[in-house]
Amino acid sequence: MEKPEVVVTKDEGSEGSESTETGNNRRAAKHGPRRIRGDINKKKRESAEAGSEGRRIQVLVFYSSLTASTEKIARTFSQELAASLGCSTEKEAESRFLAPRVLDLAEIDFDEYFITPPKSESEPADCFYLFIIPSYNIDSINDTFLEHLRETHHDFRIDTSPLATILGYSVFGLGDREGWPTEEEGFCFQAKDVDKWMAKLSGRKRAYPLGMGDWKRDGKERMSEWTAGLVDVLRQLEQTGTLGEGVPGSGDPLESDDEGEAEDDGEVPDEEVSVSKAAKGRSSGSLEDVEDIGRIMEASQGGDSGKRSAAPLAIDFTTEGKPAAKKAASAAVKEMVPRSSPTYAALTKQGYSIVGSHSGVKICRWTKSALRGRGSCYKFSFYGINSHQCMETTPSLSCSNKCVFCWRHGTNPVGTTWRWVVDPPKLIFDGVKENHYKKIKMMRGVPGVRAERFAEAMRIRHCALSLVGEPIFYPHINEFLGLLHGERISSFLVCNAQHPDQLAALQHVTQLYVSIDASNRESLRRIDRPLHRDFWERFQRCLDILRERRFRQRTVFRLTLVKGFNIEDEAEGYADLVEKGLPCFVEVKGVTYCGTSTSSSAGLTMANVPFYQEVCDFVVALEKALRKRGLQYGIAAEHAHSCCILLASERFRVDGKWHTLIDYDKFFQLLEEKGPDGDFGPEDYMGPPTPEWATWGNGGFDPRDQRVDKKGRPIEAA
Ligand SMILES: Cc1cc2nc3c(=O)[nH]c(=O)nc-3n(C[C@H](O)[C@H](O)[C@H](O)COP(=O)(O)O)c2cc1C
Ligand code: SF4
Repeated sequence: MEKPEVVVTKDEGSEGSESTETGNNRRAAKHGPRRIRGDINKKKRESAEAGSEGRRIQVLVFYSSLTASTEKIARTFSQELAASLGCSTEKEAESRFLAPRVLDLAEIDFDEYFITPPKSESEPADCFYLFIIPSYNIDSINDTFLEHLRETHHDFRIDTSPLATILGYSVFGLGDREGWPTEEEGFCFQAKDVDKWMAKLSGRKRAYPLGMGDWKRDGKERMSEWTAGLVDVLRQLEQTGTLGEGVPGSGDPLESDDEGEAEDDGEVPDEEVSVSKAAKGRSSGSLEDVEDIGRIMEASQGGDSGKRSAAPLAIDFTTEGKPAAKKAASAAVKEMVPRSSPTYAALTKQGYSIVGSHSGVKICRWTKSALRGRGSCYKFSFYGINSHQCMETTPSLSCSNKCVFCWRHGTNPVGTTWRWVVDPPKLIFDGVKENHYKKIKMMRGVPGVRAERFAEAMRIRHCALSLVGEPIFYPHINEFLGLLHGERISSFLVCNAQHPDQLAALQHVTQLYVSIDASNRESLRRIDRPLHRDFWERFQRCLDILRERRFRQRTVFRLTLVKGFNIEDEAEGYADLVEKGLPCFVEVKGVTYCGTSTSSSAGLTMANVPFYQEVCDFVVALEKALRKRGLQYGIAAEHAHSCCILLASERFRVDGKWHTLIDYDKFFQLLEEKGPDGDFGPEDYMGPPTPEWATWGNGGFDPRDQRVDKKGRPIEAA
């Protein structure tokens, strides 16, 4: 059967296994591109079939080059891509892919490729555009090319997204970090522009994040990551005909920010706005989640390891003493969050993926922010967590408190007794990972996502067990932790100080948090609104356990300050609690207002959110109160951006320097050597000194990242 092939008539012969357009008249570029007709070449391909199944895919690799290095790089890249896809010239007859074409931007007619994609005369091949673009701060073909893209987008006679029929695109930028060390100073600025304009012209078909590198430094490494990611995307295209979720035109665009229509920007994601935007559009996403659960459940029923407990455990948490596990009649035991329940619908609408019947996972805003190089959460500054490699999850969506500032009460189930079906840890572990990766992949087409961080994000390294609900409520929490640690994923577990028996039975975690939401009984009752009658006694007992465990677990008090509830005159009371529990660290954070009707009904408004200065004043007062009691604590670090300050025990000050970072490799090594109940403590995996920029007085914003305001405009770090 006759098969078309997109080719371009050439001045020079092709080299290697790919057809290549080389430039020999770059001077012409200054006066606009030279017109060379694109055409469709008919070529034999025996095994091809008609219809979308048999449609060929033509990868076009566009490049520009002043000093010739990019030309070579583009050709080598193209050969490697052809080898990975099995479509070099000799093999292309057997492949769905045609051999990639390498095209010099200085030689082609832009109208042939950038007003509409090249068309074939008979059977069409769909195009996939790749760009390898160096940047120059002097006039070059890049300027002409960018001008063409801009004009095309704004030409009222042409559709604003005339390239929407391409399968996808991706850009790799080359630059020189010696002369242009940072992006703000112009590193790869033209690649960023091409990426932005192509998003507009293609109707946001960014198939893989923008990659950037300096060939003299990290260029090869960055490019091989980018290439590996592209091969995955192209394979997916070949198999499914789509780019996957998150990329408009091919799947679910829920996590994609609007590329916008504003003049020359469009990349204006506001983290808060994007959260609500995403939430708004999530109705279709929740359907996806529902289907997932179905798959996970089916899979779980297939194998032993994933099987649910035939007779679920009923565990009474209301009274202290050893948890009494007894078999209940399976017919009587319900799922905590059944798929048909309003709770399920409400949680999935908010972006949670429900795994099994009582666990949840959600990609947090800091993970998204870090993927775009716009800052990580305070745990990066304090403990060295990479936010883009962090998974936020919980094995129990249910909780025994109804805290006034909880983001989710009203939607998440509450109870003092585990009276639901218990899912096995493996089912939860596999399900949360699958859903986390799925959500990360959905970020692929989001403007500003960095190829390097995207590639790193495909390896979870940290798990924040803090989403919503109470993780130690889950009867198999230790087994679940074992699965995390087995894959060298660190655990940051936050509990609500209401389950002393479970706390006492907890094995090693990387960092163990207890929420300390008030300094006295009445205040705790008002803020946490606990379901347990003996909440204060439970709270006190948890503090005793933390004290006993302080040389075994890396313990942290987490204080959430709510103006009008728990700040005023409470520094002395908190100091008493610190004296009782002697935690390794005290994290103090201003409450984040979430504006739910429940928080409003609890009397919470924006007026309850403290200013950063008020948090600072409180911390200074707390430190003073601790010193007055002879307790050796100091203010170690801050993250002004998230209104969070860290007090640390002098145990973590070595030679006058705070060491709040964690040596994760050492933690896993100790765990492997000594076991989950092993005899080792926080000092044994204490990391290097806290970076200067994160210490008290320096703001805590990672200097590698770029802070942006609500409209995405760069701002100076505090
Ligand atoms: C005149 C000139 C201007 C440059 N301007 C920039 C720049 O603004 N930003 C940047 O990241 N790199 C800049 N570079 C570095 C080039 O983008 C980089 O060296 C690239 O790999 C060159 O590719 P080529 O050899 O294909 O032209 C510049 C290089 C030259 C020679
Ligand atoms: S620690 Fe929490 S806030 Fe930070 S990246 Fe992980 S989930 Fe997000």
